[in-house]
Amino acid sequence: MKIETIMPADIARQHLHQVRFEHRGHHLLLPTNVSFSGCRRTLIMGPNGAGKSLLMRLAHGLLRPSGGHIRWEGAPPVQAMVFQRPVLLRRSALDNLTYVLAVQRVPRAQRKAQALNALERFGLAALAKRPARVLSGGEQQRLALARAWLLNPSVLFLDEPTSALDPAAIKAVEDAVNAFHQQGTRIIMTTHDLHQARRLADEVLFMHGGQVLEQSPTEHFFEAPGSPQASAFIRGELVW
Ligand SMILES: Nc1ncnc2c1ncn2[C@@H]1O[C@H](COP(=O)(O)OP(=O)(O)OP(=O)(O)O)[C@@H](O)[C@H]1O
Repeated sequence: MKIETIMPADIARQHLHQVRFEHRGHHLLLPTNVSFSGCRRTLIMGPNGAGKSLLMRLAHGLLRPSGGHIRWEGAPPVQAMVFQRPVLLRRSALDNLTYVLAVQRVPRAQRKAQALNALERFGLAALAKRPARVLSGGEQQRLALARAWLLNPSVLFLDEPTSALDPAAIKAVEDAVNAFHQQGTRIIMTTHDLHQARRLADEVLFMHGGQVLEQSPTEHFFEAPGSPQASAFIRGELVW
């Protein structure tokens, strides 16, 4: 199996219908209707505590909604998620990847070559033998992306993957996100970085106070934001 040649078929549309999330009487996500379709790059923006991660975890299936339902138009596609702080095994970078391939039942004889290929693609070939947990933040993030790459996901969720990284590492992660996009993966990603959203997003989903206030094409969002909160956020005046 040569991973680079696989293009996901048309990706099932995902609908969140009246999805809400409550915890101990707190309404953390108010009833929300959102759809994700095609292989768009959707960047979820909004101030701290707006509910961005919650929405993404609900969409990915890591959290169960308190109400409403999530529906796929067609078979649910393969999904992967990359977190702000990747959880890596206490093994070498290479072994973190061969492990994923073993779980996927890739024949043993093919695992090393595929893992090395992914390390190479994400600029980590020289670090193959290094313990994953001593890699720098940016290297760990790229390893998490390489691991996701091996799953060949149709939908990739990323929760603030660049928030703790320097500019060069941010660029490396953004290049990786674009590599996924170019192979036809739907991207759903949270960020606080307005410049990053301008660079990466096809559309922006803006949240505030547990509500989705807007889901617009990127240019539209920045030129004519649909709410006073979004305008204030773009001006850097909306703190929470
Ligand atoms: N699993 C959970 N159980 C209970 N409360 C939660 C859970 N996840 C998030 N929350 C709460 O929900 C609110 C929204 O959290 P969320 O992490 O979605 O915000 P966010 O928009 O991603 O913020 P930030 O930009 O600071 O990461 C917060 O008040 C948080 O404490």
